Amino acid sequence: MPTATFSGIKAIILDIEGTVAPITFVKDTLFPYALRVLPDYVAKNWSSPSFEPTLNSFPAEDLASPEALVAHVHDLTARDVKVAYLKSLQGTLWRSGYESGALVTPLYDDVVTRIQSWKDRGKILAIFSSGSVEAQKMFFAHVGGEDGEEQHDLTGLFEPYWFDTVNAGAKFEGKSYEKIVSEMGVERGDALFLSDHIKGSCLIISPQLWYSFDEFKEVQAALSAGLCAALVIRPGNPPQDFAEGTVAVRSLGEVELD
Ligand SMILES: CSCCC(=O)C(=O)COP(=O)(O)O
Repeated sequence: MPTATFSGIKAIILDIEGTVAPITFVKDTLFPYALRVLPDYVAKNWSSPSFEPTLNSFPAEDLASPEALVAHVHDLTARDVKVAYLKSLQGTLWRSGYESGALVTPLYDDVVTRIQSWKDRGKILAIFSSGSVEAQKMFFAHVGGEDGEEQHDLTGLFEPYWFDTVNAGAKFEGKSYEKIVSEMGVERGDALFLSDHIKGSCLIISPQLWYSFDEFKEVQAALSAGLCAALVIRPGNPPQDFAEGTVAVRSLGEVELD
């Protein structure tokens, strides 16, 4: 795949899953970890004031009992529903795993060198993920080293620009990208969004009401807002039905900024 060259880029906004880390880490490690610790966490915190805001963000009918909530979270996770209240709970559940060393983030080999070089060149870096901001920060604070032992905290590369669907909006809506670049203080055309995701599956309108869409498009949403954008194709990512002319790369090393 040829290198993709972008001119005049001042800010790079990165998606997480399938872009900087394998989808399998999220689906086969993070999600099962959350489900493993969930029943115990819910039982211990059911009446805790600190858990109340999280609980109250779930639909009332799923809060009939701790068991009902656990069943609802299993169902959402199985369907990989990227709804904010699930993402917030997952972030809370992953904390013990990162702190104990059970969870270590496996970034693709090309990622650290490339984003560090962009930072060294004065580019502003940001994350925009469906994962909650809390989860994003833990994810980048516990990056595995090449020797498999040492861990690195990369959060400083992105401070203070962490965006999720709560503080920025839906990833398939152009206005979310407009909000992000405005907060980053750059012009739309001076920002580059990199994501594995052109196609998605569902959108929640309210906790009680679901609408499904066959397609929503992150890369195209960013382009529609006037940003530069490229699709990142990693091994194991689902095939993307991308429009002719979409810029695609197989690694961040193929993204050239001049
Ligand atoms: C550390 S965030 C965990 C990943 C996650 O929960 C997720 O849904 C990834 O979504 P993305 O928008 O980054 O593809």
